[in-house]
Amino acid sequence: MGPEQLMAMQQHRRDRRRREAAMAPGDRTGGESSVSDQRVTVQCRGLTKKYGDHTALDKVDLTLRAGEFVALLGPNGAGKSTLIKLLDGVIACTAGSLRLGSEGDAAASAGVIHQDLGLFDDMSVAENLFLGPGMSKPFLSLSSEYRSAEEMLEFVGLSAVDPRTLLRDLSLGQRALIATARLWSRGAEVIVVDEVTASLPRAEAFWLIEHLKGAARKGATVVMVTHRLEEVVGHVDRYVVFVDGKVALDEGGHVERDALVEVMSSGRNKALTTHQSGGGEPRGEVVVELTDVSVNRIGPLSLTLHEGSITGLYGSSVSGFHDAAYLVAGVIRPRHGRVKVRPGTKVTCLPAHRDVDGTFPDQTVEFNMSMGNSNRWRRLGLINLAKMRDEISAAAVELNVIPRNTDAVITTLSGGNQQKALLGRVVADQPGCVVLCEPTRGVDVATRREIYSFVTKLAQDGCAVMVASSDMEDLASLADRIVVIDDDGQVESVIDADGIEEFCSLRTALG
Ligand SMILES: Nc1ncnc2c1ncn2[C@@H]1O[C@H](COP(=O)(O)OP(=O)(O)OP(=O)(O)O)[C@@H](O)[C@H]1O
Repeated sequence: MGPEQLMAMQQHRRDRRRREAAMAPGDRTGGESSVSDQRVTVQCRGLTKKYGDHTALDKVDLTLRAGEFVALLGPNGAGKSTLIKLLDGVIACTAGSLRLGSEGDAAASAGVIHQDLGLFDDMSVAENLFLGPGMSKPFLSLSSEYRSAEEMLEFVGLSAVDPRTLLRDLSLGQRALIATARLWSRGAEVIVVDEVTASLPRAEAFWLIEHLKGAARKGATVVMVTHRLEEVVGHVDRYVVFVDGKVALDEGGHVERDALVEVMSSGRNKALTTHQSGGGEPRGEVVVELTDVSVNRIGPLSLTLHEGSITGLYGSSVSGFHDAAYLVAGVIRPRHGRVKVRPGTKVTCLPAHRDVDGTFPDQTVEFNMSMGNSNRWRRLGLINLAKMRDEISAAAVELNVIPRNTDAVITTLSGGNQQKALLGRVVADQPGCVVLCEPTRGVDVATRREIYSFVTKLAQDGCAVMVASSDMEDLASLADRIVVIDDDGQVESVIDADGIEEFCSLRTALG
């Protein structure tokens, strides 16, 4: 770390101590005292953001304070990411104001942790904490920097971690805390954790949430964005729900999950369509057959997928179970064994990580939905563009992709709507087998229901479906049977229809 950076950090710490000294002791610990007299860190007044004609944030008034642990919730497209980008300074507002810090006091700053965390796996914890502009020499020998690292680790409850540990040796939850500590060390008093728990196993997500709460108790404003309501209900101090760019609910204390769902689903269809499992062995014709296949950690694995049935695939984060799904889809080839697909059958796949593997980010919704399906509209070597556009638009309507304009660049859609558009691509050419990895990752409760209805209908129409998911609600709502992959990549068990409910409740309870 360079001297300038070190001095800036020391100044920042002095400022923070001065502010902390001005707080009542109970405020700092977040104990019994109210947060209402704590320092204001975010103040939005009539905050409005328009994209062209579309109003993403509409006259939002919101005040956040030091020490608060806030859940920022809302359906896909509600405006959460827009608020985060404004906090982060990535975009400017169209009207109103956003102030970080209170009037008459030093400005606060905000930082955002996204799913990719923005850290370096091959560097040590200390390097990750202090890496940045101004770092001019190796600092591992400098005791002051080690002390700083230890202080930062303590802030996020990781005092037991040695600053020299390589980042890759930490769990995902621990890494997220390093990202939190890194922001705090740079002076960010408002720390936004944006859907970071989406890729964590349940138990680790809860562990992380408790540690983030601890960081809030030490003075940070921690804002957590998630679509998994069970993660935040009963764990945060305050619930702020956005719907259509407005604050639809802002409440401290305890709020029931159903009440949150009610607010978030306002005006949307709440009927839950769940798949009726047939029971027993799947009866439809075999569409894909895996015989003793193995790749990476997976195998040997033998499995058949049948017309009209939904096979669930589950495993822990270390099992590599998505690879089994990618084998079925033909996305990866087996090292050993054989994958046999019924002649003439098209197999398509929705990858687990939409951002990295799924979308063509600079392209339109239409491009993203049609990609890989052009044969469907090709006659005598020419693509019938008019037909393609009509069918893509119709599919977008069926999947309720918002906005309806398929000429929009896909990354301007909210996460859930991007997911639905990709689902549209996967089914555009009427495949005989569809492999869906984490189909509801990052989608809101109402969109989740829409996706369940859509997948159920797909199977009812005869498609062989595989749902590879770490989300128990996906498996409980959709699967006819669940193939469970153990941590060594082997089939641990096959849960039939009668055992699914018990299996999913048990796994949910175990975390
Ligand atoms: N760059 C952009 N251009 C046009 N419209 C945009 C742009 N970015 C976002 N929008 C629109 O603004 C609205 C709010 O989007 P935003 O991404 O803030 O929602 P969100 O609540 O974060 O959703 P999700 O939970 O799905 O991530 C959506 O209708 C979205 O389509």
